[in-house]
Amino acid sequence: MMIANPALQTPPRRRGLMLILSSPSGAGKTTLTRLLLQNRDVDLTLSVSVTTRARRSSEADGIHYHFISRDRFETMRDRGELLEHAEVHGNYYGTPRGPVDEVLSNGRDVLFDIDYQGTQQVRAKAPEDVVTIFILPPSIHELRSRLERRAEDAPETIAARLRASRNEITRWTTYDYVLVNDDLQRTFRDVLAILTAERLRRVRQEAATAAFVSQLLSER
Ligand SMILES: Nc1ncnc2c1ncn2[C@@H]1O[C@H](COP(=O)(O)OP(=O)(O)OP(=O)(O)O)[C@@H](O)[C@H]1O
Ligand SMILES: Nc1nc2c(ncn2[C@@H]2O[C@H](COP(=O)(O)O)[C@@H](O)[C@H]2O)c(=O)[nH]1
Repeated sequence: MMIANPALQTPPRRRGLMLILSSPSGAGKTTLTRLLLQNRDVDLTLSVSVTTRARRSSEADGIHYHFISRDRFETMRDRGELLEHAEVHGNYYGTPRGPVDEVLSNGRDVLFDIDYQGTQQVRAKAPEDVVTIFILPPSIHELRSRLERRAEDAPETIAARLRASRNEITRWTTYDYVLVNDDLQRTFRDVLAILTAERLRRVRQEAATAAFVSQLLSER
């Protein structure tokens, strides 16, 4: 007769991971993020950054970003409330530490849309728990078209972001995965495949698998 071990009835959850998407402006991070969050099976929590940049007409405070002043940003940074922070395209951006810690400590995964500077900082703090994906545009011509079609930024902002894209693109070698976002649905499927495989890595399943194996070996 098998005697149920109550400890095995609620197997430990695996470690939460941090999935980071980076790209030059306009390559498609926000669009991919939206697809990931809309999919109920994906179970990711978005890290909502703080930024000093002006809100776009399509954005809502607290959903896409927390829009804050430079003074408030500097206070958060100086108090150590940011997991990472960087100046990007002339504005400050940062990841509030508290919400990320809370999600991870519940064994759930966090999605980040941050630049290469922030990615380096997060990786240095938790190398085992970070999965990084760099999204490339199919061409610079298409990148320009996407920024223009999005029509959310002034022409001089688009021009500055395109200039910055050349430096950003050279960072691709520091990422775990690199995807060319030509066909959106295919890129989305590739991101899902990466997430699924990374969730299944032994190091992330160690506690649950150890409990399962001990149950297996206790069978007669
Ligand atoms: N594969 C794709 N094919 C065609 N258009 C796309 C594709 N992916 C995204 N887009 C479009 O390109 C524009 C820019 O995409 P998005 O806003 O997601 O870029 P982003 O990388 O988040 O940019 P930013 O860093 O400036 O926020 C949007 O209008 C989006 O609809
Ligand atoms: N290091 C960080 N980079 C961030 C963060 N939030 C966003 N970003 C990056 O900034 C640029 C511009 O974003 P946009 O919304 O103004 O177009 C883009 O590369 C984002 O990935 C953050 O918290 N930290």
